Amino acid sequence: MADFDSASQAFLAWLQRSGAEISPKVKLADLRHAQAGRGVVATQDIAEHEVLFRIPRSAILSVENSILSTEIPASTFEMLGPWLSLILVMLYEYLNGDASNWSPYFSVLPAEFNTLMFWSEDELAELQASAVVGKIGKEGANESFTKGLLPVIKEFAEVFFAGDVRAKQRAEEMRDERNLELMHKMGSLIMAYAFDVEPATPRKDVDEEGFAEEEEDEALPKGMVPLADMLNADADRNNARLFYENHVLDMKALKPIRHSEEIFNDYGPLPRSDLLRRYGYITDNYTQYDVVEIPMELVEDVANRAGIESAERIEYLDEQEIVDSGYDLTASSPFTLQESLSPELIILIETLLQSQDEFDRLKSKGKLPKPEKMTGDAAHLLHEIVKARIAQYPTTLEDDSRSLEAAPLSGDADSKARRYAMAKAVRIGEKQLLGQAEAALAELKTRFGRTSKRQRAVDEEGDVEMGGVEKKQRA
Ligand SMILES: C[S@@+](CC[C@H](N)C(=O)[O-])C[C@H]1O[C@@H](n2cnc3c(N)ncnc32)[C@H](O)[C@@H]1O
Repeated sequence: MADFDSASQAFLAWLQRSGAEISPKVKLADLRHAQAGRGVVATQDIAEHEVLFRIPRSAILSVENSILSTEIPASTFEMLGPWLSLILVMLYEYLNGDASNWSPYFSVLPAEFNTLMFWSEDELAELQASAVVGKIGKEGANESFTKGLLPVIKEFAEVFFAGDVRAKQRAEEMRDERNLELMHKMGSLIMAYAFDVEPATPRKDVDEEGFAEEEEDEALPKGMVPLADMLNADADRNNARLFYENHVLDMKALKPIRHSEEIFNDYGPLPRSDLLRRYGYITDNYTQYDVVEIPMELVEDVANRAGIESAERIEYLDEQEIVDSGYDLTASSPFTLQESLSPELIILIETLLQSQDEFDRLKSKGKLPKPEKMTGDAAHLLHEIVKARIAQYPTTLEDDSRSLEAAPLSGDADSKARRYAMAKAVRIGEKQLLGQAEAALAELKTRFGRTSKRQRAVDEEGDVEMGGVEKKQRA
């Protein structure tokens, strides 16, 4: 407790020495009792738009601010890209220990993570058939470290380990397991803590008519913004945001905040699976953004088993940019197929089911079936696909609910039991969504049972139409 508090105090003192201004209406709080590490809490009522704290740009841990960027050519950082460049700089500053300007900052950053990158095989197995397991990217990251970072560290060993007679040897040792682990930790810190830092003066491009346009798509440099990254998040409980000014970054209240309320940032509308992957925690408030992926491979398998020849159709759909590695089934409340099914998945299924004549006509015009209405055959095939997806999970929703009830999400923040419970909650969410889709499709099939098979889904009230299916905004 004493270490934790003294690290917080030393960090705040360093930040103030670095020119930060912190409102007396907020404090850095110990939220370990709620498994939330540190967080920022209001100590008085705060009005909308009030500045909670102001961080000078010079205090950001970034490539631009680290002396490493004056010693290593800019072209090297350009070659590495924003992600690996920041990992390199963070490694350099971290390994510099007390000599680094950011040493008190590193003391409040975690050294252990609950993000999926650090889960063991048995813990990951608890996620069962969740598509998130395939998105962790540990091998890819290892490859970028060994092929991207290590050669740079070796080339600039004398800079990276300046003043150390063993510089060359230390650069070689960066290949060791524990140093690769350190690179993963820096990467995980960036994933859960870093901000995309808007430049002081946005780069403007002038178009033909002389109007300046902001380059919105350009990747912004990443930076670790002290204190701003001590804000936790809980979906729509977001009440503060970082504003990028010329010399400072201002964290401002987005709404009135009452005494003792926590100040929350916005990590985006992430499904719990992705929240676990990127941030290593989940809360019930994120259930509204849950997603289950229907893999393309499964669609093809089920279609092939139903005797549908898919190769030519898929080739055409690929040209039309409809083919993806998977399609999201998103949460909706109340659940409707209209809101939850991906329009691209409906287009895919409808195209697979067309007669050769229909398909040839469509292809000659460069068109696609409309996703707003679903045919009975499509409802049937989709139902089979959803049932096959459910079968990919080795336990049922009922099994999982019972076992989560027996060992609920609580207790020690770093325990295996907690990871098991979080994984169970994620797979339960996915199974619930699949169950809702399965029931809705079964119902739709029954309605179609009363009409001819290829008839469009329009009943008297028109309520089987897939009208206005818009893909939900995802992070
Ligand atoms: C940007 S940091 C926030 C500061 C962090 N609590 C700390 O002590 O360093 C993000 C991390 O905070 C934790 N976190 C954020 N929001 C949380 C919440 N609502 N409940 C539990 N943990 C949370 C997660 O570990 C996440 O990876």
